[in-house]
Amino acid sequence: MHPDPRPYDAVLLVSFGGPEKPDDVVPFLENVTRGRGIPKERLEEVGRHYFDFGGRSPINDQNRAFLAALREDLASNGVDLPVYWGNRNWDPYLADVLKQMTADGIERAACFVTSAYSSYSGCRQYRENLADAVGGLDGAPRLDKLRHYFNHPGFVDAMVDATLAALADLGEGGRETADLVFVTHSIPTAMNDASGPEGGAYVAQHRSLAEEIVERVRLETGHRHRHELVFCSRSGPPQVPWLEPDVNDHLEARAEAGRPPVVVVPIGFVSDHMEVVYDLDTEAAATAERLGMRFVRAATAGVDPRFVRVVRDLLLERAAVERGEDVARAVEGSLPASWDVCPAGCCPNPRGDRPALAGSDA
Ligand SMILES: CC1=C(CCC(=O)O)c2cc3nc(cc4[nH]c(cc5[nH]c(cc1n2)c(C)c5CCC(=O)O)c(CCC(=O)O)c4C)C(CCC(=O)O)=C3C
Ligand SMILES: [Fe+2]
Repeated sequence: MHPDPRPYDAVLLVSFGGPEKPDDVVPFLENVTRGRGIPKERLEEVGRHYFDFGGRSPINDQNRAFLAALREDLASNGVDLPVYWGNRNWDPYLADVLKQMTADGIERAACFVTSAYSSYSGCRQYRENLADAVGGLDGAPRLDKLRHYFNHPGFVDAMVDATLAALADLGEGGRETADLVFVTHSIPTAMNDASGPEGGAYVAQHRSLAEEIVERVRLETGHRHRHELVFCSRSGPPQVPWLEPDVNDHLEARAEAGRPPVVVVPIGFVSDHMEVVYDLDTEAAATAERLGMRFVRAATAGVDPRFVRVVRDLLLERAAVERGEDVARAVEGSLPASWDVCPAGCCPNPRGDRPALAGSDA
């Protein structure tokens, strides 16, 4: 049977964007931080991370690879829809891709955001960006956002196998005593408290995925590993509380508790973003080395075919919902499948209300 994507006639990959050459770094950082009160010292530090990597973030290349894999997955499975890509902070900008989609006569697109969790930064801010991008465009397509996928089997399975592979890399005598250190992007504690329909969704969703990985690893290996959810990439003024502990502080504490080998699992990042290659592979790896701890970083989902397929599954699931059909929603772990349409007021903008698409308050 041919899968039915109606009423959708396009898919839009929505991402963050990153610089591609040294001259891009400062304007990119200005785009990201406009009006957000990030201290100048923090900006200079983050700018150095990008310059150390030749002024090029890995994120756009990761998205190009994901796009190619997604087009292949859809075409191979009889889903004949164009796939577009637009970013919040760098070329190709969402405003430009929406112009193109409008010119191409697209009427209704399903949006897949490269952030798996609920928070203002990872969800509503993208919905605001979509509203900005269609603003003033005559005949722009209707945009729906596909549900959060932190607990979709395609993402979970990819992260379970990445964790098992990293444990295997430690070999005999490391593997069994290793800690699993789950890492995600820190956000202000107030942003976490306000995330999702009832608050606290950002941390709750990460904990649910971390627990699921720990249990699936136990089923595979017979070991229930010690584990922790920790954070990286804190920014903002020092007096504003952000989620802790920082991954480096956590490693220090574990060194005092006996220096176990660590497998760092970047569940907060769907591919090798700058936070992964700098904050984890460079900085946290150096911390572990200084402390004399073995350190292996698990792979991100990237272009794992099971993760690429999540887009197709969610597209077809949502298409069926929009046609009024009953659907079974694939999900793993302790939390139910997320809502299709964000409830009014969820993940509020800390700087005040702005128009946002794809929610019940749209
Ligand atoms: C939750 C979350 C995600 C995950 C969800 C998602 O993917 O969206 C994410 C992703 C990313 N964040 C990124 C880069 C940056 N984030 C910054 C600043 C901030 N991030 C925040 C949160 C998040 N950020 C917050 C609350 C701030 C404070 C300022 C503000 O309220 O906006 C800054 C400013 C400098 C700094 O202080 O770090 C930069 C450069 C990149 C690109 C990486 C690359 O180039 O590969 C990506 C994928
Ligand atoms: Fe960020």
